[in-house]
Amino acid sequence: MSHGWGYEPTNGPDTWAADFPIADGKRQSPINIIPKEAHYDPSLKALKISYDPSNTKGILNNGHSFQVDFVDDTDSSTLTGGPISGVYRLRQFHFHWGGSDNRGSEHTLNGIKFPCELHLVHWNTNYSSFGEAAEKPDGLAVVGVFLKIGAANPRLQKVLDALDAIKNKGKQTTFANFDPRTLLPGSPDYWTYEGSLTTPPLLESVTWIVLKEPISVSPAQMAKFRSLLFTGDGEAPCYMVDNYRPPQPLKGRLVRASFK
Ligand SMILES: NCCOCCOCCNC(=O)c1ccc(S(N)(=O)=O)cc1
Ligand SMILES: [Zn+2]
Repeated sequence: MSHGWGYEPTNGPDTWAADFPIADGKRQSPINIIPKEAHYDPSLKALKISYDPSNTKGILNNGHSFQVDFVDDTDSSTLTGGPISGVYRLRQFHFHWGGSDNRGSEHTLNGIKFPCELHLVHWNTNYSSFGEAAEKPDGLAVVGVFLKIGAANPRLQKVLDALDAIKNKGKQTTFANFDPRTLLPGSPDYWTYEGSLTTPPLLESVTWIVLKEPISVSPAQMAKFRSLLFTGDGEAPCYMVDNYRPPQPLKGRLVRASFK
């Protein structure tokens, strides 16, 4: 029986190309962002983010990360502006993190890894569903936010308090009335480039929007992330840590900056 993809030596990022050859494609994510090599683009618009907390559907341990899912059958939680055209609906947000504070993010800045990275996943309403959009070159837009060690983040705590109920793969629980906007930093500055999903099926359908300013997370809060399990109930437990793909070749892509 072929074991599914994961982040262990036997099924981790270096093995994914066997089942997902696009892993060696021309617009893979994440990447290392070198601010000095980014191109300031004055035509880039400000991001317009409008989320309705009542769209919050639940929180799930999917065996690779945990995600907070949103009702996406109307335009009530959307991303517009920035580098994208049209209206993209919020589908879910999730995180990637390390086994210790010196690693965990997927994008890196001048080769620096952050302990954690938040991804807010949106799909283009020019298409009929997330699944259809995920197959299109302009189908998805993911906002990436770095988390750096500092003071405890009270807005993040509400999400972390739900993790005890979803310790194992496949567990989900109710989670309501959460506004992901509260997780965003004050600065509107971002880098943007054309990339992919950072996990299988690694589809090359993502316009990445990586915010320049990190948000804070405390060491105790990082320990909460690391208390989750990759494994299901009744399996030999394996802590959910280091669920990040390392940076991929830029292959000539331009990284644009919304700021000087
Ligand atoms: N035919 C249906 C196609 O849809 C498949 C899309 O993948 C489904 C599950 N994966 C995701 O939704 C998914 C979403 C975001 C990211 S990431 N880490 O790039 O933000 C990675 C993966
Ligand atoms: Zn992600």
